Amino acid sequence: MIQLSGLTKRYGEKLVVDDLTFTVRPGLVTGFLGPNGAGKSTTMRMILGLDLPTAGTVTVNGRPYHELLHPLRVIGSMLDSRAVHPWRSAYKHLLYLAQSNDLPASRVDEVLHRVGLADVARRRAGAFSLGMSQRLGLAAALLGDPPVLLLDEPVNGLDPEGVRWIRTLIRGLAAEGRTVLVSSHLMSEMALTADRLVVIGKGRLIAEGELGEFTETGAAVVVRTPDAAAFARRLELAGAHVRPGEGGELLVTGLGMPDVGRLACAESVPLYELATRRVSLEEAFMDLTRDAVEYGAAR
Ligand SMILES: Nc1ncnc2c1ncn2[C@@H]1O[C@H](COP(=O)(O)OP(=O)(O)OP(=O)(O)O)[C@@H](O)[C@H]1O
Repeated sequence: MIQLSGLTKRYGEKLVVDDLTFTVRPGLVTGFLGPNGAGKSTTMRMILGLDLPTAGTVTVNGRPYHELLHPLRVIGSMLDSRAVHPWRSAYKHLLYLAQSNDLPASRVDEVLHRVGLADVARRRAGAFSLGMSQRLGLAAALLGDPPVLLLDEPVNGLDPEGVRWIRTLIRGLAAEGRTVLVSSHLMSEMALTADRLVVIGKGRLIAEGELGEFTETGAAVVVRTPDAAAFARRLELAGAHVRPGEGGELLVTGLGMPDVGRLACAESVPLYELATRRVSLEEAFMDLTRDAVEYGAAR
């Protein structure tokens, strides 16, 4: 479990992480989302003790990172998979990490097999493709068989086969009961990978909840009628928010489908279509972070 409480980071005048409080629970994949510069990497660095908070606390399985005697046995992380000594072999890289955390050399072979790098283990890490580097980064994260995993943009730049492989691995790690926090820009990817989402913008918590809650809160009623303009005005008078959709359809929020149907009936408005549409995670994310992005662009 990872617990953040009032976590805050300021660089000079700039407030980069602003009073973040949330809990990342075991047995689930938690997606950590936010527009560029939202503060995701800074938050992850504070969880790992690489940056000191200006205020607030963060614990990993009940302890601050710096109190962990063998950190790799508690939390495995991948922040930058290219951050390896380029002339060291994959095997030597992992062996060095294992020895620094009192782990047996046998763990190196185990994780190399798990990530599919056993055949290239003696090749120097600097010659690895991006996909192989990501696998090596994951091997390092898994070395101590940790109950908690922290992965910063693990699918960035990977081909579809690599993306699918990492998605399966991440879901498997959560199914084993581990706590998994994964940051990503790819909403479509998070829709397939995460169970819960934490969304931040400008360093602040914007929303937190189960994946389905994000799309349900954004559900709209789709109305297709030849009297669109007049019916839109009537819906607005009834308290709905109406925006145009594709091909002249109306997208209605603030009123449920039965209310829209009753209103159409009372006004004798012919309906060609009346349906509920769940918005995609991408749309829900854009809605949630619109203010944070606009603020960023205006600065
Ligand atoms: N060491 C630093 N000194 C000053 N400012 C920093 C430092 N590290 C990060 N920042 C600033 O903090 C803000 C948040 O950065 P961070 O990398 O945490 O965001 P992010 O959500 O991970 O963004 P991205 O998705 O683009 O990686 C950015 O405006 C960045 O410029």
